Amino acid sequence: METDIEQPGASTGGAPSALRLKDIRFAHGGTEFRFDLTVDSGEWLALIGPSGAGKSTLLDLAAGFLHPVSGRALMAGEDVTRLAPAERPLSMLFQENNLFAQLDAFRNVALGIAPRLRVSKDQRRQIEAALSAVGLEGYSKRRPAEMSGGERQRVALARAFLQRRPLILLDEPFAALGPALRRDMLALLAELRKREGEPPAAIVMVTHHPEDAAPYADRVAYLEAGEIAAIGPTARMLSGKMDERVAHYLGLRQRQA
Ligand SMILES: Nc1ncnc2c1ncn2[C@@H]1O[C@H](COP(=O)(O)OP(=O)(O)OP(=O)(O)O)[C@@H](O)[C@H]1O
Repeated sequence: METDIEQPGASTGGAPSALRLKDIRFAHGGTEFRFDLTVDSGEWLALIGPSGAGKSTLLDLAAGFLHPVSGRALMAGEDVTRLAPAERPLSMLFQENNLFAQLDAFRNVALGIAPRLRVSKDQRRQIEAALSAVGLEGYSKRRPAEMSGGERQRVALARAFLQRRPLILLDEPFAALGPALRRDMLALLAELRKREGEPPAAIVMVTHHPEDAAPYADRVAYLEAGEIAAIGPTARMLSGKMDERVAHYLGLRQRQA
């Protein structure tokens, strides 16, 4: 169960949490959503659950694409409930359409730090280094249509990490990729989120592949019917021993008739 916190945005460890959704309520499509969640600074949280449970809705509420009926969102101790997505200290990656089709890889990455695409010499070096860090050296001039799905997601990752935000929201970013490539991309994500002299960027990642969460996530949250039905350490959650509904979702146990 989430602890209620007096200090806005403070996590149980004392440092401000990367994300705090405080009794957020929302409704669409005939479903009511109610989220209360704390993600610690540097934590990796995986969101799992059946289709329509509200995983993307939770991310969209955190990112500011959707606005709650009530409740508050806090990031790094600041109340961001009324801030637009671009004003929040986070980066977000979707399954696709992260890039502008008419811009080449260099410019798509540049948008992360230079929204008007006027880049200084130093920024040019940073962008080239970011492309190289995701294995795309020499891809600067390629447009999204000239790249594979995996390469496009690498460009999106390069842009996200160049922004150096303390929180990254990922909505099934590698779901369209094959298993080996998904593993490579997750390893890359784990590498890129490290920040010198600081905790790594916190990650909230929606996935339909619980096995993706196993090596990396600190905790797993299971969503059902618009709520976080269960949350806990990854190994315990994925063993199915913590919650019967999770065991059924993972196919570890049959539902009783
Ligand atoms: N823009 C919208 N307008 C109305 N209803 C919506 C809208 N977006 C989502 N919904 C509904 O809200 C519910 C939760 O959707 P959401 O996309 O958050 O689920 P999800 O857990 O991410 O599902 P999936 O795993 O299939 O992506 C669903 O019943 C969906 O039909």
